[in-house]
This record gives sequence, structure tokens and C-alpha cells, in this order.
Amino acid sequence: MTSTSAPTAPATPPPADPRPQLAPLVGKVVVVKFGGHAMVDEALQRSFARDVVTLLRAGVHPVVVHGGGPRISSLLTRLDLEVRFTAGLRVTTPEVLDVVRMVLAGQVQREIVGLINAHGPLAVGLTGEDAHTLTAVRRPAWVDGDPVDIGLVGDVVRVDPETILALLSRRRVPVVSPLARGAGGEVYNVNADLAAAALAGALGAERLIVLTDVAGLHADWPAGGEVIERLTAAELDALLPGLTGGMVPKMEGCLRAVRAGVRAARVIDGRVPGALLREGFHDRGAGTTVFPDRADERTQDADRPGGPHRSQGPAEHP
Ligand SMILES: Nc1ncnc2c1ncn2[C@@H]1O[C@H](COP(=O)(O)OP(=O)(O)O)[C@@H](O)[C@H]1O
Ligand SMILES: CC(=O)N[C@@H](CCC(=O)OP(=O)(O)O)C(=O)O
Repeated sequence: MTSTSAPTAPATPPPADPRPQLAPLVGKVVVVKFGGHAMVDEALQRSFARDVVTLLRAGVHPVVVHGGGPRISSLLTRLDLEVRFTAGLRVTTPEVLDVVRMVLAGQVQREIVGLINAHGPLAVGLTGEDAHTLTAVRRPAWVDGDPVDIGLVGDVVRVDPETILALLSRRRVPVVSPLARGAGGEVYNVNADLAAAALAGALGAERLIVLTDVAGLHADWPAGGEVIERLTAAELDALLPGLTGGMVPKMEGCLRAVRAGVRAARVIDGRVPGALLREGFHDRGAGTTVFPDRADERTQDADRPGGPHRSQGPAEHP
């Protein structure tokens, strides 16, 4: 585990040429989670959309999973509905779920799709409900080792990647809202970090990049100070019980992703325009990067004939 002191206010260094860093990712799937706290103004959203299009034009297959927690909370407040989180997950009554669905699928997803499509007919929005892409079961939050009921919150138990792979094969950018369908047709609110992790694993993604509003995982939160630069899955596993708030699902997502075969999961500060290209793919990019344990990789090798499943990327259609 290595850490560094990070400035609290993000600096804006000049944009670097991203192409050398993207070369090894050509033809590969990269899942990018765009957090609600990283999309605080339209200029940031526009720069994010431009970065995603650069990835696509470089030959990478980006899949966007978006959040929108702050936007959901502000509409709930306007509607006089309670805003409550337990261990980083929103307590979701049926009324709250209606608002979550409206904001995620009706506002945030539409805006991101619109900004990407300013560059051409590239983005297609869907939610995890569509074509059974994400199937979830109701989950509790865990507080001090005990389960706490948080309503209609789901954990993804099955991913059907067909629709997303079909879009990627046509060189489209899927923009996925973190909602899922239960086996009986019920709808669940899924934390966007965990939805992104489940998709990254199922798509055999090369990377999961999570854009948020902090420089990475601070070792001594909320005092700030050091950002942990690199973590193995086992090191993160040991830290998880001590994490709080939004970092709980975020780091749990990174852990699940690398344990599902993703080669690296990185949390970066998305409040800096151009952060995705500058920090997301460089070997020495900023933020916190989680790597699989060598033991994990051996387990996957042993479990799967022919070694760990690596996506060769979607088949290209002419
Ligand atoms: N150890 C930690 N290091 C950094 N941030 C932390 C830590 N623990 C909790 N946090 C909180 O997690 C937040 C990021 O999660 P969240 O608010 O859910 O963001 P997003 O909308 O990007 O998913 C940070 O803004 C910070 O308040
Ligand atoms: C269960 C749960 O907490 N769902 C989240 C879904 C959106 C999300 O995760 O947004 P961010 O990435 O911006 O946090 C919520 O209702 O806020």
C-alpha cells in the first residue's frame, strides 16, 4: 500500500497527449463511472463527454455508468421526501424509488447522452432494467456487522451483457443508469459504483475508472491528508470495514471488479476538466488504484480452463 499527500483543491495541469496510454486498450472494454459529485456543472459534463468520445475514436470501447445522488437528493427535498443514507446507500421507499428513476433515467442519463451525441450519433442510453441487463436482489446495508433494512435497494446478482455488447460492436457508447430488475419484475435502486463494478466484471473490462469529488481514498478520513495511491485487493479487503459514507460502495465496487477479473480499478478526482484522459489510464495517474492479488489471479486461473476470462472486445460489425 503506498500513499501520498494530495492537495485538497484540484490543480489543472495542461492536457497531456492521451494516445500512448490508450494504445494497449484498443479493442478493449473500459467501464467509466461518472459520479453525481463529479458532474457538478455543465462544463465538467461537456469535458467528460469529449473525453469519452476521444476514447471511442482511439479504438477503445467505453461504457459509461452514471450516478446522480446529489440530484436525486435535491428533488427529494423539493418534494418533502426524506433523504437518508445508511453505509453510503440511499434508504429507498417506493416513493423515493419513483424519484430515483425519474432523475437517473429521465434527467441525468438524457443529459450525458445528449452531450456525447453533440459529437455524432454515438451514445445510447439504457437502464439496467432494459433487456434484463442487470438483475438484482434486495439487499440490506451492513452496519457494525449487522444487516439494516434500507428498502428497495438491490445488489446485482446477474448481468446479461448482450445488449451492451451489441451496442459496442456498432461503435456506440452505452450510457447505463444504475437501476435493476428483480426476478419478479420489481425495480431496484442500485448504487452506481456497484452497478459499474458488476458490468465491468461481466464485460471482461480492462479497467474500471470511477470519477468522484475527492483525490482518491484518503487514509485518514475525514482529517484528509494522505491519498492511498495503490492497493491490492487483500489490502483493500482489510480496510473496508473501517470505511464510511460514499467510499463504502465505491471501494467495495473496486474490490468486486478486480476480483471479477478487471485488471485495475482507479478512483480519480472528476472535478478537474480532462481528468478521465489525463489520470485514468496513465501508469502513474493520480487517484487510488486497486490491483488484483496475485493469489486472486491464481484462483481465477485455476477456476477457468484456459486462464482468466479476458474480453477480446466485442465483435466488430462492418
Ligand atoms: N476515506 C475517504 N476518502 C475520501 N473520501 C471519503 C472517505 N470516506 C468518505 N468519503 C466521502 O466519500 C465521498 C465520495 O462518495 P460519493 O459522495 O458517493 O460520491 P459520488 O457521487 O462520486 O459517487 C467523498 O466526497 C467523501 O465525502
Ligand atoms: C442505492 C443507492 O444509494 N443508489 C444511488 C444511485 C445513484 C448513485 O449511486 O449516484 P452517485 O454515484 O452520484 O452516488 C442513490 O440513490 O443515490
